[in-house]
Amino acid sequence: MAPSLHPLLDNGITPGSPSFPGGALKCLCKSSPVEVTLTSNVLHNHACGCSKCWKPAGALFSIVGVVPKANLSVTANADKLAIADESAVIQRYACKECGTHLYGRIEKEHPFHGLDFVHAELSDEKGWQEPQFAAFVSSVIEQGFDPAQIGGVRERFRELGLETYDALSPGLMDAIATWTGKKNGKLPA
Ligand SMILES: N[C@@H](CCC(=O)N[C@@H](CSCO)C(=O)NCC(=O)O)C(=O)O
Ligand SMILES: [Zn+2]
Ligand SMILES: [Zn+2]
Repeated sequence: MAPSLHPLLDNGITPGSPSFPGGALKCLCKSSPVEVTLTSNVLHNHACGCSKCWKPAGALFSIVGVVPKANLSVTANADKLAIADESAVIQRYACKECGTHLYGRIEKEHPFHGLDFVHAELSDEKGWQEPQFAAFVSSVIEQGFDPAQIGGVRERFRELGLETYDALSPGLMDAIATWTGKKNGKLPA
């Protein structure tokens, strides 16, 4: 049987709404959940196979997107948040009780500084941007996924209409490279 990629992918992708205004994300605690409110839709929403992005139980991939950090505020139970891995580039604020990641923020100089990483599935509302591509697909092998089965995973993504990459999408990799080229003086600022 094919493994669960993610509950939002397994039964086909539901398109989001371009006019969706954002909403509240909540952790999985039954009582006193941490709540984060977003005042915009997510951008660059994608499946991520990396070892650090939060995945729901049983899923092989995370679904993660970004919002400008000015569009995100913690609106309830902020005292339950702690950084999951202080050494990671993306400082992921996780609920200390249920382990769910509410948002990830980059504090250092980085092409994605100013963007927060979030999981729109933590919202009950409909209209969040649908996943656009699958990133870091080969990274699931590092976490124990059978390399002989990875072709089937890529095929499943393609059936869903998502391209698979082993880093980010070409558009995002180009944006990173442009930022780096400007920083090192090889491109005009
Ligand atoms: N194979 C490694 C690396 C994965 C990786 O570089 N992940 C990216 C994307 S996460 C969201 O798309 C990244 O920027 N990581 C920095 C961080 O997570 O702090 C692995 O699987 O861990
Ligand atoms: Zn929680
Ligand atoms: Zn990731």
